[in-house]
Amino acid sequence: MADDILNTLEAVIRERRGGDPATSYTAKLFARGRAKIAQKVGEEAVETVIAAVADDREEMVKEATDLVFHLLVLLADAGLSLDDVRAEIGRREGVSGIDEKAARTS
Ligand SMILES: N=c1c2ncn([C@@H]3O[C@H](COP(=O)(O)OP(=O)(O)OP(=O)(O)O)[C@@H](O)[C@H]3O)c2ncn1[C@@H]1O[C@H](COP(=O)(O)O)[C@@H](O)[C@H]1O
Repeated sequence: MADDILNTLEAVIRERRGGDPATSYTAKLFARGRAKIAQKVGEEAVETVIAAVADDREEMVKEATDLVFHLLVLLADAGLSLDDVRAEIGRREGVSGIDEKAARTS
């Protein structure tokens, strides 16, 4: 279910590209460019962290949602998609983060 919602949101975000910034927040973000979108991702990440440290679970959900939305816009701006992230998650499946770090050469 949640995955369906993410797919739908990703499709809406793609549709907004080149849209009217006066009527669409997503179109406005695309119009402002990669650096601004990336800045918003950073801001929403910090707001999520602040909510986590304050142990405000309700606020955490809201900020995490803002973060996911802006991250999807950033991925779309770069021509990337949730499928790219899914593929990377799949590549990492079953590989312990501890083992992966130990196997790094540098
Ligand atoms: N999921 C979201 C979503 N999450 C967060 N936001 C917006 O993200 C913004 C984040 O809040 P901020 O206070 O940081 O934003 P701001 O102050 O306006 O931004 P700046 O001035 O800093 O640039 C708010 O305007 C939220 O409404 C979202 N805007 C849109 N969506 C989805 O995208 C769809 C398309 O939206 P539009 O492109 O606006 O039609 C919507 O139907 C929703 O499904």
